[in-house]
Amino acid sequence: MSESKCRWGILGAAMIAKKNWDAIRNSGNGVVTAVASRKKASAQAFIDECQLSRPVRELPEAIEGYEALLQRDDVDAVYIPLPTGLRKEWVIKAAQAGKHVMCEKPCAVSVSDLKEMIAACEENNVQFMDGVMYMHSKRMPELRKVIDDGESVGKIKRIQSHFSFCAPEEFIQGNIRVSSELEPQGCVGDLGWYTIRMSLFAMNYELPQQVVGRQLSQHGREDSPSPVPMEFSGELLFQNGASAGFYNSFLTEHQQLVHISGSKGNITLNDFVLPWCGNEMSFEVNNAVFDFTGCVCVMEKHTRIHHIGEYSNNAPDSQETNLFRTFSKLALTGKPDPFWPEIALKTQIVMDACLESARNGSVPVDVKA
Ligand SMILES: NC(=O)C1=CN([C@@H]2O[C@H](COP(=O)(O)OP(=O)(O)OC[C@H]3O[C@@H](n4cnc5c(N)ncnc54)[C@H](OP(=O)(O)O)[C@@H]3O)[C@@H](O)[C@H]2O)C=CC1
Ligand SMILES: O=C1CO[C@H](CO)[C@@H](O)[C@@H]1O
Repeated sequence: MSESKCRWGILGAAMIAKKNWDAIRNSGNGVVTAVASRKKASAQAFIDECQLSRPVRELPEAIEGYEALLQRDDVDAVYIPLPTGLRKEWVIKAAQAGKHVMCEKPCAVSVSDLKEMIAACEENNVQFMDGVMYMHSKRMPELRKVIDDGESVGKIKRIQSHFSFCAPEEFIQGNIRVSSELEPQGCVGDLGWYTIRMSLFAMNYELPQQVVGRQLSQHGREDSPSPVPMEFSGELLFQNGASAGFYNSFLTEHQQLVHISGSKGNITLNDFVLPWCGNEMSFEVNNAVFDFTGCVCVMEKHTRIHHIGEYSNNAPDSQETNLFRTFSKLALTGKPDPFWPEIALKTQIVMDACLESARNGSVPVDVKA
């Protein structure tokens, strides 16, 4: 391994890999050395496009075929933004080739597949991490502190999260997210991964005891043998009586809301996945006071906004850059951190259980670790 920089290979000239080209460039401890596509010309076109807008000093090599990239000595870690339906094979092959693995979300088609993928990483002593950018924002430790302070929320009773966008017709007809072969979990995999992760984060990664999922809408198309979820809601029920509801949709205009409420107050974030543009992140805490004395009724809001200085995107301190910087640091030390595969697996376990419930008429499903 190069002494100071993690050398990245990108598997697939995916749309999201363009943003992450910039994240690696901004990270300071990573460099892209190779980009592989099914066709070499696509890899070259990807490199040319990225280089035009976010130039790097050393140009990566365009490679034909993912396998060829895995055989290279100048790649320490791979970023795998291939469609979920294809990812297992390449995560396992990458681990077996001794490459650290940054795996896009949703990680796998099933819990059993993800267990195999993580096992391959463990056996080969390489890091596994999913691509959830917000986990690497400075807002998260601040949120943790406030959730745990005992006063802002008190005992958590309810978490509600929504993540959706209204997809145009061309997306529904052509995007990988509406193909049962490529992204079989549809909006649940694409958006629910985030809402479920946020609920688990709020609950300190305790798994719910039981879940219920409801498919509200689905869509099939010619190249997609089965329909995929287009609109979905789920309920997670925790042992201590807390509950978490989530809603995901490709049919409802953009929203990304989390509301965490408890015995003393509540917290709201309305941009928890993709922060609003700017140099500051925030969240709101409300500890309302209701005072009813005689004929006088006073409802006081008592709002505090927590501000965190961090640029929203494409900057050295933005969350996606932190994701790659943290990963590169782990790869460079050669000591994988088991926290990351563990929370990916928990997210997958909850997601799969919600989908199982929905497939069976929304029966409650017990969650097994
Ligand atoms: N963490 C995050 O913030 C984000 C994560 N994602 C996740 O990343 C993944 C990729 O999303 P996105 O960038 O929009 O996807 P794209 O459709 O833009 O890219 C997918 C890539 O996969 C490769 N591929 C290999 N086989 C196929 C196939 N049969 N059909 C289509 N593509 C194939 C292609 O690369 P090539 O032709 O070069 O081989 C293609 O460019 C998704 O799972 C998504 O959930 C997406 C956006 C943000
Ligand atoms: O992960 C992602 C980030 O959010 C997008 C929605 O706004 C998703 O479609 C994408 O896959």
